[in-house]
Amino acid sequence: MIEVRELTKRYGATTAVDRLSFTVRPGTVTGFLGPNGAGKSTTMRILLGLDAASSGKALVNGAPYAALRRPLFEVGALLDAGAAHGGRRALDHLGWVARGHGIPARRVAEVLELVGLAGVARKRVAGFSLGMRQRLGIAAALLGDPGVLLFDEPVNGLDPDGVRWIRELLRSLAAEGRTVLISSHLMSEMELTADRLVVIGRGRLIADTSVRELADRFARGVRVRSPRPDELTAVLAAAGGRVEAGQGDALTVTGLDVAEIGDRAAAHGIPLHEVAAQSASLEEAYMELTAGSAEFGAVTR
Ligand SMILES: Nc1ncnc2c1ncn2[C@@H]1O[C@H](COP(=O)(O)OP(=O)(O)OP(=O)(O)O)[C@@H](O)[C@H]1O
Repeated sequence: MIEVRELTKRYGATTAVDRLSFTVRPGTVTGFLGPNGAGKSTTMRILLGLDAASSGKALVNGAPYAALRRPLFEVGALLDAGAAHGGRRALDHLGWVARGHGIPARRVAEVLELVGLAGVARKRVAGFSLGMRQRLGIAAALLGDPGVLLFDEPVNGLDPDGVRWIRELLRSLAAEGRTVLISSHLMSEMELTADRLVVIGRGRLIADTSVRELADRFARGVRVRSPRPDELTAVLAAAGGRVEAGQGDALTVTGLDVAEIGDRAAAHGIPLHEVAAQSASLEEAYMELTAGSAEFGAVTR
């Protein structure tokens, strides 16, 4: 479990994180979203004890990072895929981290297998692609088999296969009951991976929601086409729906869902040629939510 409470971080005149509160629960993949400069990395660094809060709390399993007795076994992190020394072999890099924490060599082999790097375990990291470095960073995060995982932009630089792989890995880690927080500035990456979303802008909380709730919140009614639009309008209005002219010969209905519309039309023998729920894409929803909070957004007059 991750708990952020009234967290504030100032760098001189810049408030990077501003009284931010949210909770990330076990068993879910939570996307941590916000435009560039929103404060995602700062929040993650504070959670990992790499930076100090100006005020407020950032807790992993109920304690600040510094108070965790065996941090590597409680929280695993991927912050910077470039962190491994290029001259080292993958196996040696992980072996070095493992030995420092009393983790057996067997576990090193296990995590290399898990991230698909077993075949290049003896190759030097300098020759690794960005995707391979991401995998190595994830292997290091998993060494202590921690219940909490924090990945900063894990999809960065991955090819489509790598993106699919990481999605499945994150989902399976959450399905095992772990708490998984992944940051991104792209909704498109999150909507297929995350169950929940914590959206921030300029250091402040904008939304803390499930992906489903966000989609529902930005629902745009149901598009309906029928050769008998006037009768249909009367029937749907009588059932509590609001019917407006849509594009072309379509109607846009709000207040009734697809099933209710279909049932009412059937009950009156009115043929339907189309019934489709319309919603803004999550990308549009995200743009709307974060409009005005991008650090380097276009200036409009
Ligand atoms: N060490 C630092 N010193 C001064 N300002 C900083 C420092 N670290 C971050 N900031 C500022 O704090 C704000 C939040 O930055 P942060 O890196 O946390 O955002 P982010 O959401 O991770 O963005 P990105 O998606 O670009 O990585 C930015 O305005 C940034 O310039």
